[in-house]
Amino acid sequence: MSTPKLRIEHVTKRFPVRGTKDTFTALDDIGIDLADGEFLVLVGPSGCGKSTLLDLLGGLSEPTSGRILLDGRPVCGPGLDRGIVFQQYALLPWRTARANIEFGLEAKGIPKRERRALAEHYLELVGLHGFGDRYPHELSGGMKQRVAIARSLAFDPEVLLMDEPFAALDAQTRESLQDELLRIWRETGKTILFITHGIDEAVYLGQRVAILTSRPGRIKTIVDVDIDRTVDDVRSSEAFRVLRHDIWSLLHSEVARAHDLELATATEEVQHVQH
Ligand SMILES: Nc1ncnc2c1ncn2[C@@H]1O[C@H](COP(=O)(O)OP(=O)(O)OP(=O)(O)O)[C@@H](O)[C@H]1O
Repeated sequence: MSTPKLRIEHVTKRFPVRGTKDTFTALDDIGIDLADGEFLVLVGPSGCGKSTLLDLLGGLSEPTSGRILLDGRPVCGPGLDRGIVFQQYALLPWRTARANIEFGLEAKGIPKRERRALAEHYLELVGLHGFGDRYPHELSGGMKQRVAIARSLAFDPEVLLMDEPFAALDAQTRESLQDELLRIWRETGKTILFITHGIDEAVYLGQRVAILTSRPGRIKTIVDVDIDRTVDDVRSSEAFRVLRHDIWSLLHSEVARAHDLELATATEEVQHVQH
């Protein structure tokens, strides 16, 4: 088999528990390979370690054990080879849409004329042709998120890491951006790791959906999403419905378990304070 684009290899992350010598295991032995050009979605209950994993992938923190490899090379620190799109747009408010996209290209030392051409290309790709001169406050939420996606793609990263990028948008805008993202993915052939709470979103976007357990975050299972995406209304198809239900059932048991764990921890803390 060829080298995976992104390999998460036996990754464990523990945090010290303040005031004690104990540690808290946020992620336990996570292993996932993403093939070049794959679209993988990660879903899990609140607190299962999705953001912790994203920090590790972004190189903002290091695994306690295990490693992350990009094209076979260990990730050690942040880098422009990984583009990150967050839930909040993270655009610079004093720069126009075009200048926001050009921002990272300046850091890369790309000359002005080329920067401009690249910014125009990516504005067009995300459907914002003609909006380059607008400032973030002059754009809708969906448009801002398109700019954020364009900015990440303009670096030409090896992988795109997306952390609930559409969670703050209304349902209609979210669905149209999901379609846009699939189109962009097909056009660019990028490898995408997408994190979401939404089961519909996971099934609609992912070629595979990885489900995380709660406390500690482990891979519960990875589901292949083998549905015909050429039909008119994919979300209404029988195959989509079955997959959504399967993933819902898997996730539902984890959400219930996470809730029980939270209750047990809270009770323990109260008892600890009382003694
Ligand atoms: N710096 C830290 N120190 C101690 N514990 C941490 C730290 N960062 C995260 N945790 C714990 O690790 C677990 C996973 O947190 P994380 O934020 O990654 O979850 P998440 O899946 O992104 O949650 P959500 O879906 O609610 O955003 C949580 O129990 C959290 O309290």
